[in-house]
Amino acid sequence: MIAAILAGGRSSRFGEEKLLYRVDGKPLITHTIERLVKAENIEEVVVITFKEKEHEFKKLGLKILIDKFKIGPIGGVYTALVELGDVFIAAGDMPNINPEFVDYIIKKFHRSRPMVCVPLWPNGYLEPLHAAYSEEFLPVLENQIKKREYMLGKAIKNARTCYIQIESLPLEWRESLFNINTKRDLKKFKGASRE
Ligand SMILES: Nc1nc2c(ncn2[C@@H]2O[C@H](COP(=O)(O)OP(=O)(O)OP(=O)(O)O)[C@@H](O)[C@H]2O)c(=O)[nH]1
Repeated sequence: MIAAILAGGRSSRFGEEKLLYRVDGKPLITHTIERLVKAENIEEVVVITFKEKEHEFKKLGLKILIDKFKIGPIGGVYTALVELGDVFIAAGDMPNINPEFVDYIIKKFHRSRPMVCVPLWPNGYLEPLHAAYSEEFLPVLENQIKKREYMLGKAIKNARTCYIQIESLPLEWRESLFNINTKRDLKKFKGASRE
């Protein structure tokens, strides 16, 4: 399966493009990519961003796809499904992404053939930027985008979805879902990477 990394955000909480911010000598997104490519079920990683950011992300040496909308992650997922078919979606700001957990999600996706296979927290919160998607999900997305409803979670809840209960997974896999929003979050990442 191809993995598509979403890289079209505004990084407003971070204050500058967080995915290109250098941590331990390399851009944050490179940490995510290096871990993602270790997943056995990932054959290629592509980056989905906006035209104006294409130049910067091209330096990573990966295929770049231009987001068809500017409406948030739902537009990035739509673009990935149209261009790539079935896909694993990851946020670029998840530097602890765990290749074993990614493989687990993809295997579950292939076994049960849902539209989406997504981690779910006990409080109902989803992790849609760490999930496997089928192109069969496209009509659901189109329908919602047409109505200008841009909540990805809402589309997932209207789909044939396989939920992965996070509380029943190995504790160390939860780190995979950690993401960087602010500069303070960087301290947590650096702390983890020194262990
Ligand atoms: N392709 C694409 N990626 C997006 C879009 N919006 C967010 N992302 C990416 O999705 C991931 C999670 O984004 P967030 O941290 O929730 O949002 P953000 O806009 O980057 O940051 P804030 O402005 O602080 O909310 C990041 O890797 C973003 O680059 C979008 O419209 N298109």
